[in-house]
Amino acid sequence: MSQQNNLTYAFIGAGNMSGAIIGGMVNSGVNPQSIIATNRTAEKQAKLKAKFGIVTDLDNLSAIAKADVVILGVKPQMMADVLADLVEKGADFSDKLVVTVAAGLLVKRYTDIIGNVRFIRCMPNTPSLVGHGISGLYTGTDKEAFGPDVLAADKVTATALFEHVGNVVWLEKESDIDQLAAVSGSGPAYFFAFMEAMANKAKEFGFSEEIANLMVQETAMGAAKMTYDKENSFAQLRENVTSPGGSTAAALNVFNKNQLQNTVNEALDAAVTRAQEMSKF
Ligand SMILES: NC(=O)C1=CN([C@@H]2O[C@H](COP(=O)(O)OP(=O)(O)OC[C@H]3O[C@@H](n4cnc5c(N)ncnc54)[C@H](OP(=O)(O)O)[C@@H]3O)[C@@H](O)[C@H]2O)C=CC1
Ligand SMILES: O=C(O)[C@@H]1CCC=N1
Repeated sequence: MSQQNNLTYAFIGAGNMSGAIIGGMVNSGVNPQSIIATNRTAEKQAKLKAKFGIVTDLDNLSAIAKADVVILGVKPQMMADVLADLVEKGADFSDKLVVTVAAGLLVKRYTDIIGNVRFIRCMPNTPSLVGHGISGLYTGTDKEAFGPDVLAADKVTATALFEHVGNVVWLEKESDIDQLAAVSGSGPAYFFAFMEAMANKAKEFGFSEEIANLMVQETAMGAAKMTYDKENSFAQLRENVTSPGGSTAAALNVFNKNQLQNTVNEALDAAVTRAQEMSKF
């Protein structure tokens, strides 16, 4: 049994993102008894306990005390208060690896409050729940203070943790996290918005909600699966559907006329800008 299998994980804040990671971990075989989740209110925790058989605790301090890896999953604007409260109550992070999944906040923001601890910033996404997560990881551990061996061991731990729920991308610069967040962190929401819009139009055509949703779901799933065939680029796959002068071309012309690429560029730039603003919370 590898050392990773003996670790205890404490999730502070059991909302959408922590829930997706926890679900993905349990689905991929991590022992649910090694996962502790805390939350401000009891209901979400109770649901996670019922669904995945994990351990729950309403007290952040006692959950942290039991953990080897602490995952901070509260909203960025709440983070400083939550951490300050923990420090005031005597939380000891000195023998823990601390991982945050919050958008925006820089490593220094955390270490100014909890001290110079072993620290990793992660930008996950909710497809972690179904094993298709992308997690961007950046080590914020002070290399001078902790040394290369500790750093390397923590990288192994974090890689193993997030590979339970999908793919891991290690990032060189802290600012890369904001860009990865704009693509894969927020990305599921873009696809859901597009699916919502397609389903709405299908219903307007007169299809029942059930059929409209099914058409959109299967089309999205099938198209996504086809992209794994390395022989065809995204562009080639698009062209394979698009007969010259046909109906798909007519639809794509509308997207192009409305500047799809520019719209995507602007949207992702806006996400990066917002993450940079959030670093000040
Ligand atoms: N959602 C996503 O797709 C992604 C989110 N993230 C990051 O994940 C973090 C969480 O986001 P998300 O899961 O969407 O937000 P949620 O609001 O769903 O989850 C945050 C949770 O933290 C709980 N909480 C608040 N204060 C405390 C406290 N003092 N102690 C314990 N728990 C507390 C909240 O409880 P209650 O509801 O009872 O107040 C809530 O359940 C954010 O920092 C975000 O930037 C990163 C990538 C993707
Ligand atoms: O919207 C947010 O701020 C977070 C970051 C990526 C996804 N959700």
